[in-house]
Amino acid sequence: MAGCLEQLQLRRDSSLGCTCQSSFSGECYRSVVLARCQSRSAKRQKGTGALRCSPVLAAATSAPDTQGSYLDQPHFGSVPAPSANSQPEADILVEMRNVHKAFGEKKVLRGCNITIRRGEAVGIIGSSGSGKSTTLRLMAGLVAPDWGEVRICGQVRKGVLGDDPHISDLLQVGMVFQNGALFDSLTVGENVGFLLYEHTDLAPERIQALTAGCLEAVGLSGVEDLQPAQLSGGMRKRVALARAIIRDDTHPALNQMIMYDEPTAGLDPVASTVVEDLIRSLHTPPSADSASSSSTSSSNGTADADADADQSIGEVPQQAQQGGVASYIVVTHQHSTIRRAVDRLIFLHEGKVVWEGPAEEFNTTDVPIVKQFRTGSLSGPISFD
Ligand SMILES: Nc1ncnc2c1ncn2[C@@H]1O[C@H](COP(=O)(O)OP(=O)(O)OP(=O)(O)O)[C@@H](O)[C@H]1O
Repeated sequence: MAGCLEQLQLRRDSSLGCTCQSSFSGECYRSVVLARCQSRSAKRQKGTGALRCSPVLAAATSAPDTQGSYLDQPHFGSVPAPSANSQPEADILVEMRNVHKAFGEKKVLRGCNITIRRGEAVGIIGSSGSGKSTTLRLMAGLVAPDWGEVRICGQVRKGVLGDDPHISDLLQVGMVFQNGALFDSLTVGENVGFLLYEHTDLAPERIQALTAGCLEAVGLSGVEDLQPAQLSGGMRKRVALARAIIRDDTHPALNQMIMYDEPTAGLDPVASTVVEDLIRSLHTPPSADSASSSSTSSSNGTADADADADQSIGEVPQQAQQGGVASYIVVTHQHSTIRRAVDRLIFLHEGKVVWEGPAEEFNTTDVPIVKQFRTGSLSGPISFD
């Protein structure tokens, strides 16, 4: 049973344009192939890559325990929270309403409310184990809440990704995991094109062209035939970004959202800058002057800064811009990522949002928990066991 669930998870993850394994042994890769064969009877949603699967996770029926939260109400920064009622509902891409999630006895989320709107660049911060990655996985549909709702473009998602194909048609989610999660047994090109090879009928030549465009966008032209093991850590991150933005240009999704889990973890400061600026540039709206995008990169020093790359960062390929990366979410501990890559911050603590506000207020706010996190002080609301 566990094996089946793992295979199901892998299938789901591959439909997101990502995988949950950093590398695959031959046996593990065979299990993916086996899962693929077993799923042949499943209906495929061309263009979205979504598979119709039987629900495996049901919402708990008992009311959640709401004890033990640090703050009953979140603190907000100087501008109204984007979740304020005055803003149009139609702009909301993802919403978590009173979400609770536990793993066994471990209560990770205890009534989490988050709203992500079209066009937003949002950072999620908080101490280790506070549930940031779990929040991302809930929003992406990799796990289901025990209690509460995850809404995609106003529609309640039932179960997890693939249980509700209609939801997958509303929002295409690209996921970049902490470790890059590349298939070590595939080439870089096969990794980037994986979603399209697996879930569309596009001709290989077309997929190769789309792959080349996405690699160019992350400044890695011409590395298609390399193995992931031949890449540096920074290059692997950028290949993971390329994989997250690839899409079937014959079926552009209405909205695209990218979720990054610790995209700069383990990178040197210069490589971090490259990735942070890439995250920004991939989000550039299609209508924006492409020249300004290039000059922004240059003024940030991006083109010259990457210790890994000989090439400058390319233009965002047209296929990545169709529909556009409507919004993105970054889970991070890095101050530079907060500074460079996001506009709004959400602070998670003890399973709830305890502060949210503009990213620039991270450095100035006197809210004790944010201040402690910023300074790394041992005294404050965050305790360590
Ligand atoms: N699939 C799972 N099974 C069991 N426990 C889990 C699972 N996923 C997460 N957890 C637990 O949930 C808690 C929160 O994990 P999560 O990865 O969301 O935290 P985080 O805030 O992202 O941490 P970090 O900053 O260290 O990456 C941790 O105690 C973790 O062990």
